[in-house]
Amino acid sequence: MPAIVTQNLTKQYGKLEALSDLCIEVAEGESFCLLGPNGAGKSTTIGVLTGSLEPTSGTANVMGIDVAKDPIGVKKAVGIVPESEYPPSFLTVREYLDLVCSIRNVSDHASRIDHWIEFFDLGQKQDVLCKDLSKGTKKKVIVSAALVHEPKLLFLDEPFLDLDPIVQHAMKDYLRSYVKEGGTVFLSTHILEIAEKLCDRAGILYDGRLIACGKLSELKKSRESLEDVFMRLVQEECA
Ligand SMILES: Nc1ncnc2c1ncn2[C@@H]1O[C@H](COP(=O)(O)OP(=O)(O)OP(=O)(O)O)[C@@H](O)[C@H]1O
Repeated sequence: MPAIVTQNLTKQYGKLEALSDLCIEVAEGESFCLLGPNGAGKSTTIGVLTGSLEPTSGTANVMGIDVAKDPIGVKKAVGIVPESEYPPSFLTVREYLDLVCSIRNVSDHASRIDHWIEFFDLGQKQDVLCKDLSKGTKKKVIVSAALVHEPKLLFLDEPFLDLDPIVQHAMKDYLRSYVKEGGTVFLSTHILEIAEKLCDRAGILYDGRLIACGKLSELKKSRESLEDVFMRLVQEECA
């Protein structure tokens, strides 16, 4: 069973069609990136696939769950890093991660939390209120919260934004081994160099429509980089 299947998935905000008839499949153990210019519909896609936005029409099945019928069930089954979200201002880092562990039925809170605190070098910050963290540290906490219950599928919307190069490097290594061990990644990013290093396949959205989808090796002509592919396909659409 694929990890993600959508059929004619469409999302309108009033009269604006932000996502039109999206049909994609992402296999288990695959690393898929969704690319597109600003406003193309990437966050909307992730919002619909994670049960945060109700589709206007079409269907989306994630880990065997119909997202429109069971939006809460999807959130339990996956890890989500939304594009812009902060941890709660009134909890410390450790309290927040502990709360997430309780909600997600993690059996050994302390060791799971310790693992991510060490991974992101949050030791000095674990008892600090989230409101008093730097932007990048808040992002580390949000990513930790998405990973702490060891989900089999990750939805990552610009997860590298605000992270320093050392942390970005560690995250890339982690995601590579996560996929090697059978995890599935659905990534939206404007950092094409990271997408190129991490992903097997890419979909390119333009104005809510999927204008290309395939293995990176198939999308590239001769010696093109992913950036060249992106520029060529988007410019063809603009013409
Ligand atoms: N809540 C909303 N209400 C109305 N329009 C919205 C809403 N959210 C997004 N949109 C519109 O839907 C379109 C797609 O937005 P979306 O945020 O999905 O794009 P994106 O590809 O993630 O963009 P970016 O790369 O800038 O983050 C845009 O035209 C945006 O203005």
